[in-house]
Amino acid sequence: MIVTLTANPSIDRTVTLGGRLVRGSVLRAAATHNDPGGKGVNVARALTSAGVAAVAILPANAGDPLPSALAENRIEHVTVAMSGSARTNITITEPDGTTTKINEPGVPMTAQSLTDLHTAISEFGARADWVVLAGSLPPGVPADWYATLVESLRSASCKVAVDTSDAPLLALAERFPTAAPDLVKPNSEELAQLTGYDGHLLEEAALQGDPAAAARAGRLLLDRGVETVLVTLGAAGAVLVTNDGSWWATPPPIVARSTVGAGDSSLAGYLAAHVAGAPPPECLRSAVAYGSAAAALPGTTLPSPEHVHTDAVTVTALTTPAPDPA
Ligand SMILES: Nc1ncnc2c1ncn2[C@@H]1O[C@H](COP(=O)(O)OP(=O)(O)OP(=O)(O)O)[C@@H](O)[C@H]1O
Ligand SMILES: O=P(O)(O)OC[C@@]1(O)O[C@H](CO)[C@@H](O)[C@@H]1O
Repeated sequence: MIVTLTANPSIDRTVTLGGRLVRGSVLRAAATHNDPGGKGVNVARALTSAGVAAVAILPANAGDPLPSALAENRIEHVTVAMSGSARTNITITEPDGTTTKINEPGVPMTAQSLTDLHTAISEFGARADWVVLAGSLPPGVPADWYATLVESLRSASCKVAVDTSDAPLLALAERFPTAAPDLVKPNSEELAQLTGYDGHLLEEAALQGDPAAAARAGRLLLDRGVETVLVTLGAAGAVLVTNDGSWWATPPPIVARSTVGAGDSSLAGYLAAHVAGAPPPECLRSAVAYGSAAAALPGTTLPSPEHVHTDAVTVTALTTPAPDPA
C-alpha cells in the first residue's frame, strides 16, 4: 500500500480560454472543469487508476467538495478535521497549450489538525510500503514539518518519498542526513534550490541531449543521505540517480496540453513500478511514461494505464558521477 499526505490539498479549477490570455482584459471562458487536486492527492489518484492500493490522507471536513469528489472517483482517503475547506487553485489554459497557474496559499492549519495529520501518517506508515509527503504546507505549519515527519517515520518499515519546494524543501535539506528521505523528486527548479545549480540550464542541457549536469546535481543529494533522486526535467524526461547506477529516460514526442500533475504522475509511475518489483531503470521508464501521458492530457486529468506507453520511452544508462571528495 502507498500512503500519500497532502497537507495543502486543492480543488483544481481549469479555465479553458478560446484565445490567448490577455492581461488586464475581460475574457470569457470556453469551458471550466474542477478536479480534486494537491500533489499527494494526484499521486493517489494515478496509483488507484493503475490498480495500485493507495490511500490519500488530507485535511477536509465531511461533505466538503474535495472528499466528495474523491469518494465519487473511488479514491481511498482518510481525512482529519480542518477549519474551513480546501483552497481553489486555478489553471488557465490557452489553445496553444500554454498554462498559467494561480495557487491559493490555503487555509491556516490549526495545531489540532496538524497533530491529527501526524497521528494518521504514523498509523498508516506502520503498514505502508511507501509514504509520500507532497506539496506545499498551508499557513501555520512550520517549514520543517516534513523534516520532523521523515525523522519520525525512520523507525517504521515504510520507505518515504518527498516532493515539495521552496521553504519546506530547504528546511528538509537542512536536516539531512537524519531527515533524508528514501526518495526525493525534484524538478529542475527544485534541484536548483537544493544544490545551487541553474535549473533552467540543467533542463536546457538535457533537452540538447546532455543530462550529465542534472545527474551531477542529483549526486550531491546522495552524498547528503538521500537514497534515490528522481529529477524530472519537463520535455527532456527524467534522470534517476542512485548509488547503484544512474539513468536518463526521454519521453516519446507528445503534444503537451497541460503539465499540471505531470510531476505527480511521474512519481506515481515510479512507485507503481517499484512496488511491482521492477529494477531502477524500469521504474524510471514508468515514471517518464506516466509523466508524459499526464502532460498530453488537459487540466489535472491524470493518466490511466491505457494512456501510458512505456515502450515509447527510451532509457539510457549514465555514468554515476563520483561522490564529492569533500
Ligand atoms: N512537454 C513535455 N513533453 C513530454 N513530456 C513531458 C513534458 N512536460 C512534462 N513531461 C513529462 O512529465 C514529467 C514531469 O514534468 P516536470 O519536470 O515538468 O514535473 P513538475 O515540474 O514536477 O510538474 P508539476 O507541474 O506536476 O509540478 C517529465 O519527466 C516528463 O516525463
Ligand atoms: O501549491 P502546491 O502544493 O505546491 O501545488 C499544488 C498543485 O499545483 O500541485 C498539483 C500539481 O502538481 C495541483 O493539483 C495543485 O494545484
